[in-house]
Amino acid sequence: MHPPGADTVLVRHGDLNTKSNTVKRYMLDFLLENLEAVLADRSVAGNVEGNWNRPLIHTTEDAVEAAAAATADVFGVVSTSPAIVVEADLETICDALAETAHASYDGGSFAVDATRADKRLPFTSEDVARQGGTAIWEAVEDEFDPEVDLEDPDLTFGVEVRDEAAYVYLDRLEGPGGLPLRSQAPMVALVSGGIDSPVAAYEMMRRGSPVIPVYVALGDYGGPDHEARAIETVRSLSRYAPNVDLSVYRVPGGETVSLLAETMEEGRMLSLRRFIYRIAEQIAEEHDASGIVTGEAIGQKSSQTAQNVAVTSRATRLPIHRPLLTRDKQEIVAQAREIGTYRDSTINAGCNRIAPDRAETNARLDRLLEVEPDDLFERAEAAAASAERIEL
Ligand SMILES: Nc1ncnc2c1ncn2[C@@H]1O[C@H](COP(=O)(O)OP(=O)(O)OP(=O)(O)O)[C@@H](O)[C@H]1O
Repeated sequence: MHPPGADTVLVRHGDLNTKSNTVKRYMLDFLLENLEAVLADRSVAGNVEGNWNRPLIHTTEDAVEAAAAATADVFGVVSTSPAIVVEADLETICDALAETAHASYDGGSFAVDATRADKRLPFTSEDVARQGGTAIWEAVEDEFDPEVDLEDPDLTFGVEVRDEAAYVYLDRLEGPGGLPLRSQAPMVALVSGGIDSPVAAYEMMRRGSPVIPVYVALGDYGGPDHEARAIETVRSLSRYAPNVDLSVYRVPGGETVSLLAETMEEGRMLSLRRFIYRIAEQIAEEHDASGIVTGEAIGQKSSQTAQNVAVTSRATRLPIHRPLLTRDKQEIVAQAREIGTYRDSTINAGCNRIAPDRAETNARLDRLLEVEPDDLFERAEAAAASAERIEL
């Protein structure tokens, strides 16, 4: 919902404000470009104005809701509001609130949520809340029996007063927060198409790192559906990163996977993980990427016990980032649904067969090295070299 005539989106960012001015300038430039990119990608008309604390999207009333929704998907954005812009003057603000109430209030309780950024103004946020509340009341009392409820109102009238103008709005769409995409170095994201890895890739992008998605094809142990769901989850992620190339590296791993399944029993999942990490490292080197991202969570699977993670991590010199490390599965599933990757992740791909009946949970590197193929890493390097890149 928006006030009548709203043609502007107020964009709020969070972590950017904890930065020095130099860093904030650097990050803000990325944020503004990313706001423009998401509007263009979703064919929503709007011009971005790069204000220091509150970037604005200038659009039309017809497009204002779509512009607020699109920009609320941009990393670094805490929230957006479709708003009308009025002079930062108490009387004008009260008139705007009265007009908004006429158009939008439909009975029930209301509140005014007012903030004032410029302390030099001759009125306080309490003045705005009190006098604005009265203006709303008077605007609707002939038709309704209004009630003020500051705790849990049915309708909240938002007012943000800044030095250049005041903004009046009704809705606040929550954004992902974090930092603008591309403000951190790129990372390779290992995407298996399961529920977890797309969420992990999303989380890393949320902190500013563009990801280079890598999928290792498992041959007879994976199949076309397994591959398709990995690609589809990345496609779903691409709506959050329209100006980043998310083409997926598809690495042929089938032969090595078969070898591991035929020659190893308990530790095969760990050697497979080491094979996959080494592939990621190779691709990371080509892109000067600074780390590897996985969807692992401590204890979620036997291959992810604390001891096993310690052993598998030794396959690469790059840091392995596990944004979901301490999360419960239910939380991850809820986030996958929210960001739109869950459905693709749950296509039945029949890919569990590689797991042995009795899995290792307490690995030791020396014991694993005795039983895994000596040329595991050479195989990984060769596989990475013959990867193909799949455009979305
Ligand atoms: N075939 C693969 N290609 C790319 N990365 C993979 C592959 N298999 C596993 N990984 C990476 O290793 C992590 C742990 O592997 P695991 O076997 O638990 O994955 P999964 O359950 O198939 O998928 P997810 O962890 O995405 O739910 C994954 O989160 C992913 O980052």
